[in-house]
Amino acid sequence: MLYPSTSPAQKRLDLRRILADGPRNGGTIKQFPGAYTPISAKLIEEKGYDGVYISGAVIANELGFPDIGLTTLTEVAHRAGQIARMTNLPAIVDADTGFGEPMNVARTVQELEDAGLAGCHIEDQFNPKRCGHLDNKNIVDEDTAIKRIRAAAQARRDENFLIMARTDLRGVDGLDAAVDRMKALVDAGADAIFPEAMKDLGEFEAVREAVDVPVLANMTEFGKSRLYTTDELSGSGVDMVIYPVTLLRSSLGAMERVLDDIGAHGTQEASVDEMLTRQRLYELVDYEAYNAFDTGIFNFEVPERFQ
Ligand SMILES: C[C@](O)(C(=O)O)[C@H](CC(=O)O)C(=O)O
Ligand SMILES: [Mg+2]
Repeated sequence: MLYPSTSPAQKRLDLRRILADGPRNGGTIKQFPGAYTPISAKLIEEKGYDGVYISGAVIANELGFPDIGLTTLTEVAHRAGQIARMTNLPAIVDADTGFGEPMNVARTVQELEDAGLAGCHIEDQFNPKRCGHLDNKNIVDEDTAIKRIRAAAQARRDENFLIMARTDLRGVDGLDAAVDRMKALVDAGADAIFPEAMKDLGEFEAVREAVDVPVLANMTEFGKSRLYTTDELSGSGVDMVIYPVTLLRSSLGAMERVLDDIGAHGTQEASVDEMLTRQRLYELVDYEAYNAFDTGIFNFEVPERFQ
């Protein structure tokens, strides 16, 4: 009932523990689907995933904006906090470019700690940024990228808060330059690496060989690479995989279909089988527990035909 009991400090420890047990150390790859909303974080947990990813693109798109750095730290920390506190799983949030200069990056990390996140990633694009799988990105120089990561690492008050460095350099200056940057970012204090827009598994393998920290793979649909399976990724030494926009795209796809259905047939009847039932929705929000606490809140039975 209400919020799950696992504390943010415990979630950060859990994140450290599961990442230490990645393919790099002979363990299994960890899966972090992108939570679209707080309730979707509950679904992700119920389905047995390892953690929750909170996408900057989804936060922006949900507000009706493109993913070009229009969202503010306050908006992102607030939304990420709402999602993170609804699950016992560790949640990692996309902090884009860190919302400003290195001093702002430091504040970003502290706000995200206070919002209950287990970690965040900070990228080396200029603001206005764009999706990492698009062309014509602008990347900051190495010195600036290093300063962002150093500021982030120094600002955290919980040493287990995970600072992940993302580099977008692959699509601009090629793999070798990107790998060099990743090494520099690890030296600057990054706990994990997000190599953006890798073209194939061989590129992940090159990253794996170059750095000795957990490596993330971004399996976003309609991106620069094929959608690799967990077996393929773990065989290439990838420790964690995110599906950042998958639930948003799936939900919006379903919304579009039902709206077309109502428009065409004057009723949603033909789409009902695709929907989460009333019963299932109530399970997800734990209606029964609230009922047991106070029978005045909820005291009717769901008819069998709706279950
Ligand atoms: C991972 C990402 O940064 C995000 O915000 O989810 C995006 C995902 C996308 O646009 O598909 C990205 O830049 O890859
Ligand atoms: Mg993003």
